[in-house]
Amino acid sequence: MKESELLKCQIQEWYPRFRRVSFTTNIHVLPESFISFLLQDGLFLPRSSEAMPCRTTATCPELQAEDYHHWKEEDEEDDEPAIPSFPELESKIKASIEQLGGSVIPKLNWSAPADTAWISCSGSLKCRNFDEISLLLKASDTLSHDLCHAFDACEDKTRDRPPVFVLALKKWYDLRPEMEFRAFVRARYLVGISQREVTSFYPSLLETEEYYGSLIADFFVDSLCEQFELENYAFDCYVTKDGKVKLMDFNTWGGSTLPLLYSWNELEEKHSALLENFEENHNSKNISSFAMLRSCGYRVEVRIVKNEGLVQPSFRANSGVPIDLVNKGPGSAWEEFVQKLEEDVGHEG
Ligand SMILES: Nc1ncnc2c1ncn2[C@@H]1O[C@H](COP(=O)(O)OP(=O)(O)OP(=O)(O)O)[C@@H](O)[C@H]1O
Repeated sequence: MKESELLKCQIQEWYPRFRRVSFTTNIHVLPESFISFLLQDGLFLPRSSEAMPCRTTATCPELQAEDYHHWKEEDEEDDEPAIPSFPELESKIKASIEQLGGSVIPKLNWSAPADTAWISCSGSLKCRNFDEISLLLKASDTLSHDLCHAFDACEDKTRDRPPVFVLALKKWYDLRPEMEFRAFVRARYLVGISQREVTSFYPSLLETEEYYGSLIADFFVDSLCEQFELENYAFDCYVTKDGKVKLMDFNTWGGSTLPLLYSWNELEEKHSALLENFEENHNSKNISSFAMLRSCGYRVEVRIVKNEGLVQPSFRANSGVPIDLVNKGPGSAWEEFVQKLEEDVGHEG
């Protein structure tokens, strides 16, 4: 993956040209002070924050008013970190949310804070105000990757971060996860399509995968193939009830993009074998574009989870649990625990 490819996959780069075929999105450039706030250690909310329901005055009769006020005062004595405020950004975001119908899903240049849905009151990425957005952005490990490590996997790495960070607010829709797909494009040929949410089995896809594959292939030919600059990439899309395909996102070929139900090697091989096999089997020559291949009857493979037993573990399984549970490296709590256990067993023996 090259830096230029990663930069082209930023939402502020592609959205203005593909807005007709995407979900409505407003894009705001983020001030550097807000980026510093996101990068600061710790997760804290201003007292006025509307990200969580407020603590109400106790209604329990056993709890004497006196006790309650005593505890409250103690609470308020706690050291509260200095919390910056961003009134100008906040008012822009407020207006933007209203204009988008009252609910949005936030995302930075490349990623949504999908690993933090568990922290929000709704259990989803649906946000109705600036505080909810700040909470999700600040708590997200995925976004720390966007902020600090996005270029680490670039073979020609010269930078640590993009020139600007943006906050994209996408109008919220109640999407059906089985209608989301990731499509893989190699040298401008669509080589495979995968169910996007691979942690579940959706029986309805068993009958319809070919139909969806054909809708997505037509969408690729009509709206992306010649219009998007990159030769190699993946795109995420959504098929609506009336059979329209909506572009959700462009991702790099490789890097941090997950190949889902394929492996990258397999996708490379599929591309190498594509023209050769097709020309042999169909007795046709000089296929020079995916559109031509398609007009000769080529069908793109759509991979889906075919039964309950084949669902994949969630790549977010490590989010939402204490770091001590996940980190097993040297000096970790796990290592300490195992050492202690070994010592105890040694003493007993
Ligand atoms: N407009 C929307 N309304 C409701 N949910 C949405 C919307 N857009 C995206 N989502 C949900 O949020 C998820 C993540 O969205 P998106 O693809 O924009 O983020 P991402 O970080 O780029 O994901 P990935 O890294 O997997 O490509 C989607 O899979 C979808 O379920």
